[in-house]
Amino acid sequence: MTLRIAEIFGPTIQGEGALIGEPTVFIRAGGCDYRCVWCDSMHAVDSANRHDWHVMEPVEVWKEVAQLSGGRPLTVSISGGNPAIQDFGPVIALGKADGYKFACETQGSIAKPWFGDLDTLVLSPKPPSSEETVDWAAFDKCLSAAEGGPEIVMKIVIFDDEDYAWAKAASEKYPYLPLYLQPGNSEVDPNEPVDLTATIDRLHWLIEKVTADRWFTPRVLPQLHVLVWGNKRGV
Ligand SMILES: C[S@@+](CC[C@H](N)C(=O)[O-])C[C@H]1O[C@@H](n2cnc3c(N)ncnc32)[C@H](O)[C@@H]1O
Ligand SMILES: Nc1nc2[nH]cc(C(=O)O)c2c(=O)[nH]1
Ligand code: SF4
Ligand SMILES: [Mg+2]
Repeated sequence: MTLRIAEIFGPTIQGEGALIGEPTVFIRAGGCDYRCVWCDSMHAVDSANRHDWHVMEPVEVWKEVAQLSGGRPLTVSISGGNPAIQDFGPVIALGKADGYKFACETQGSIAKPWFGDLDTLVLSPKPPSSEETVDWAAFDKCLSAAEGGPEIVMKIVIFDDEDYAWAKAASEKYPYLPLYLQPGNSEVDPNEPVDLTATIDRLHWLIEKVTADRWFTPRVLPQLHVLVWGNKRGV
């Protein structure tokens, strides 16, 4: 079975969430069942870009990862788009045989059996500002598919007060999932420089909210890659 791949890049560092700072090669799948208004990866979402995606066999994907990493095992993060549209089981099997670890970033709208083969599953349900609506039954199916396998964490992007209240409710629904909050980036044009002061201000705002509330459950993190490289692609 071939895979639709928007890009494979790295090694870089994981810029977000539980594995922040970890040396990582990214596999970005093409295609998504969501259209978050603020998506920072539309080149991998909008099917208008599908002519730039690569149709690859799992072995070809694996060859590229192995080449980028010099054959030295590290963590591979499968993101997108929504990688759960496709079957990454064969790629994970090839990589695990070589001693690599796997993480996956998905919104939790589609469950796949290969979630059970991951080391880390990052579920990132979308708050109201995305203009998408979470199907919690589908999200629960993702949790079941991963049961007994990877560490499962939840990462929620926060743009405003409504998102913040929504994240709190989501955390109460899944108190056993480690929670990571990241401020939303409203400047996602890869050709425009990022306003670092504004980026830090949004982080500052979120930290103030959480601490003023005495809400000690989540970890609040910036997008480290945005601080270092702005919205540049392939880092
Ligand atoms: C591009 S998505 C791809 C994986 C999957 N579709 C998902 O949304 O989880 C990877 C991560 O980037 C986050 N993200 C996307 N656009 C963002 C933005 N403008 N600001 C902050 N985080 C963003 C998503 O919420 C998700 O956690
Ligand atoms: N360095 C880096 N870290 C990331 N964490 C999540 C990313 C993504 O777009 O899924 C991402 C990305 O594109 N680059
Ligand atoms: S679910 Fe992820 S990839 Fe899809 S549109 Fe939303 S942020 Fe972008
Ligand atoms: Mg990103």
